[in-house]
Amino acid sequence: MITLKNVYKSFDGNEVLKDISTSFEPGKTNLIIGRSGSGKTVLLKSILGLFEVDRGEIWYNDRDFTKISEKERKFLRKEIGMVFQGGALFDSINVEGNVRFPLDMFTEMSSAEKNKRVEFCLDHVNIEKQAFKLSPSEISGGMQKRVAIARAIALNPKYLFCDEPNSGLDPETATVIDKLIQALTKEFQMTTIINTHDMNSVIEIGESVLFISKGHKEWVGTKHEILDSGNQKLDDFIFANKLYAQMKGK
Ligand SMILES: Nc1ncnc2c1ncn2[C@@H]1O[C@H](COP(=O)(O)OP(=O)(O)OP(=O)(O)O)[C@@H](O)[C@H]1O
Repeated sequence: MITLKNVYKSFDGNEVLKDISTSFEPGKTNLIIGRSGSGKTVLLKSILGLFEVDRGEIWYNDRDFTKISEKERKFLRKEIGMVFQGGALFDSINVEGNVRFPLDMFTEMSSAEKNKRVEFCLDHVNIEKQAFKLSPSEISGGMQKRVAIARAIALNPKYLFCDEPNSGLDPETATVIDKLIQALTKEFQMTTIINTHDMNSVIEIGESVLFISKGHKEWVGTKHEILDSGNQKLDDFIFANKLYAQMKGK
C-alpha cells in the first residue's frame, strides 16, 4: 500500500500538486489520469522520490519516504520496479541482458540463479526463448514493452510504476500490455501505479482510478463508476473522446 497525505509540490512558485491525499492498494492496478499538464508525471516522480515534495507525507506501507534516510531510500528503491514511457531498453545489450541488468546491479546471485530468474521473468511476459539473444531494435514495439516489464519485475518488486506503458502501441497490443500488467500485479500482489491518457486502459483495467486536474485530486473511483461520477471536470475529460460520449448518450 502507498498512501499520500496532503502532498504539495511547486516549481518556482508554480504550484503543480495541491494537497493530494490518496492511497494505492496492493494487488490492484491503480491508474492516474488527467489532461496533459495536470501533474500526473510530477505526482509519479514525487512518489518515486525523484522530486522532493514541498509538504506532505508519502508512505510505503509503514515507511514515510519523505522522512527516511538516504540509506533507507536506497533499500526501498530495490523494492520498486519501473516501466518507463517508451520502454527505455538498452539497445546495446540483448533481450536477456536487459532483464539481467538489475540482477547484476543489485544482487549477489550466482550466474545460474540469474539465468533462472531471467528465464522466469521473460516466460511470465510470454517472450519465447528464440528472442532472448535478439537486440531490442530487432523486436516489435509490443515485445519491447513486454521485455521492459520483465526487467521491471526482475527484482521481485513490491511496487510497480508504469509511465504511459502502452504509448505508441496499436489498441489491440495496448490491451495485451494492460492485461499483462494487471495479471502480474495480482500474481505478485504488487502495488501498481500507472500513468495513462488512454481511456481504453481505464475501461480495461481501471480497478482504481485517480483523476487529477490542475494538480488537484478531483475524483477517485473504479471503472464501473467513472461514467456516472457526477464530476463535471471528469465528464469533460472523458467525453472529449467521442466513443465514450456515445456510450453515455451525449
Ligand atoms: N522539472 C520541472 N520544472 C518546472 N516545471 C515542471 C517540471 N516538471 C513539470 N513541470 C510543470 O508541472 C506541470 C505538470 O506537468 P506534468 O509533466 O506532471 O503533466 P502531465 O499531467 O504528466 O502531462 P502529460 O500527460 O502531457 O505528460 C506542467 O505545468 C509542467 O510544466
